[in-house]
Amino acid sequence: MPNRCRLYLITPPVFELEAFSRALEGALAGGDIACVQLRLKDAGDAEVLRVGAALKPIAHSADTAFVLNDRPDLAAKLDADGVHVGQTDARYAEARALMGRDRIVGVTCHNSRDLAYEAAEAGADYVAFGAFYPTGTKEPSHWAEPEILEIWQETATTPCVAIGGINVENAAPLVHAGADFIAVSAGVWAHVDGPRAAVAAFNALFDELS
Ligand SMILES: Cc1ncc(COP(=O)(O)OP(=O)(O)O)c(N)n1
Ligand SMILES: Cc1nc(C(=O)O)sc1CCOP(=O)(O)O
Ligand SMILES: [Mg+2]
Repeated sequence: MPNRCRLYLITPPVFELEAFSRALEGALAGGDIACVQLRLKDAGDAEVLRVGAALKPIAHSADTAFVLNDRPDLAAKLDADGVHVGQTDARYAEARALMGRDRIVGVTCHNSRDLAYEAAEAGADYVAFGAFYPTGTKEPSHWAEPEILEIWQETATTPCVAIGGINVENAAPLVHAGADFIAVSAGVWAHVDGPRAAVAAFNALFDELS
């Protein structure tokens, strides 16, 4: 029996801290969230550190891990629980050296099993595949099919994350295919009934399918 799928929540790329802190509290009140990733694409280092220092305790108050995107150096400074690195960010080995063995290091692997096996063998805590669906959050450079999750589950033990355009309505095939985590940004923050309802709906779906 595979593990129950869990939600991996990604912040919007731009937000106002005070209002977003309340939105994050609302999302966390909606149900289980394994991890919150701070993904600010156009902020300077000082701003990332300021926002990270404010959001980390909010995530921790719900027993949710706090992960920083792109920057293992800032993640270490923030004492974050982990960092997510893409193929054009810091290399995995550099991220691991900065974060230490006890923190989470996740790696983008697009639609490539070879990249994923390489990351897993190097010691990554999870590999991320995507994008599975069109998304307005960023312009995806690669497209993945659910089959990559099935093959990954049959051939590897490192957890896998599915990302890209996922919402409550289109997540089921990815859960069926074996995603350990469903990573979502707009599907939570732009949900018609608000973030709390979105998180509750994702959790109901995971309960139903796992
Ligand atoms: C969980 C997760 N998976 C993939 C990504 C994408 O990372 P990357 O390819 O480095 O692109 P940016 O997010 O940095 O634009 C991610 N952030 N999180
Ligand atoms: C940050 C990111 N990385 C992707 C990839 O394919 O690697 S897709 C994506 C956007 C995730 O946001 P949303 O849930 O709003 O689509
Ligand atoms: Mg990146």
